[in-house]
Amino acid sequence: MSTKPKILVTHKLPETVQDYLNLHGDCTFWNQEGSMPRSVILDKVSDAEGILGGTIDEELLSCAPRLRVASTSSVGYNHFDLDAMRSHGVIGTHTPYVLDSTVADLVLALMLSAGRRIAELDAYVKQGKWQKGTSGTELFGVDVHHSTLGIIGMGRIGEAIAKRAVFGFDMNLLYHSRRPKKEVDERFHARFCELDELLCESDYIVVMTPLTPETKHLIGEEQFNLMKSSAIFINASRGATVDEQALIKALQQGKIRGAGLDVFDIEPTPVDNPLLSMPNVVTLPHIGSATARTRNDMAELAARNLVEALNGGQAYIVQELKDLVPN
Ligand SMILES: NC(=O)c1ccc[n+]([C@@H]2O[C@H](COP(=O)([O-])OP(=O)(O)OC[C@H]3O[C@@H](n4cnc5c(N)ncnc54)[C@H](O)[C@@H]3O)[C@@H](O)[C@H]2O)c1
Ligand SMILES: O=C(O)[C@H](O)CO
Repeated sequence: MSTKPKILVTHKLPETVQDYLNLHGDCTFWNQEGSMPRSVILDKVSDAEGILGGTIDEELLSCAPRLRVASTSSVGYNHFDLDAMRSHGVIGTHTPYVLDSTVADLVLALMLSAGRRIAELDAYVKQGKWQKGTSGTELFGVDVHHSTLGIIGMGRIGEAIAKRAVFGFDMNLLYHSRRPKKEVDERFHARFCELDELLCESDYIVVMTPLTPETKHLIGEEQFNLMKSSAIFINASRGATVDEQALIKALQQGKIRGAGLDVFDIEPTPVDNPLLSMPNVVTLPHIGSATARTRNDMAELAARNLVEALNGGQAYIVQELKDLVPN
């Protein structure tokens, strides 16, 4: 009988990562597209000590008496019910750092696309609307360079965005976070400010906080009312950090100029979401970290975290559950 810990993996992993997990665990993999159906997870998790997969909630935990570690292949872990994990003594791990640059690249792409109307005007050309005699003013956008960027949530990804914006595009930087960061102020000539001030003064506003009870609907009607009517709003954090109905209203009423969104309240977002028919809104299907290299790095790190945490080694344990690990 195998003495290796039983591990359940609920979505497809690269072969090399499966090989690594097979060395360290007695593994059940899911090799189809999408993720293992919930009913199968609830059945198969009954004897697992480690799980590499998505949502961890009370229902799953009560089916998993032997579970010790839950690993997610993402930096965000709002799909972990932290209270339930704590009460079941289950540690959670995640994948910080390895995706910072890839997500920051995408945020800049959203800023450029929404500001300079790339997606909208690509459609304009392809639909034959570009004709002789247009003055061109109707094609004007908002400059990225030398504009003021306000980043809400100056963490790992926030800093990677700051680097691109300040050194690549000469942007002026404001930020709001849980605390000011002297190194950010110095490196990027940035200024920490309260949320309201950031909203009033920024040309581009990027939300990059985790989704927590405090950040749920951090940006709502009151906050959109403070923004410049020329502001471009970007969300690549989680859909629920923003009140989506308030965003729709702000765009419909011209309170802001445009938006770039990688995340939505409901994902996949329904096709009748009014945001999808607004030409001044760029929408993406939650692809912040979606490059082959970065997703591979994330999968490797998620697997390593799981093995290390099961063996009492070094892993990226989520902040809120670090105290569950014996010193
Ligand atoms: N779109 C995507 O594909 C994608 C990819 C990666 C990460 N994300 C999201 O981005 C988030 C941030 O990732 P990170 O690695 O930069 O995390 P991080 O923990 O390094 O940074 C988050 C920052 O937000 C700040 N913050 C937290 N609560 C706040 C509040 N109430 N008000 C103001 N600031 C607050 C923190 O102080 C911290 O500086 C993830 O949690 C995830 O939800 C999305
Ligand atoms: O939190 C993350 O890492 C992303 O949203 C998933 O790729």
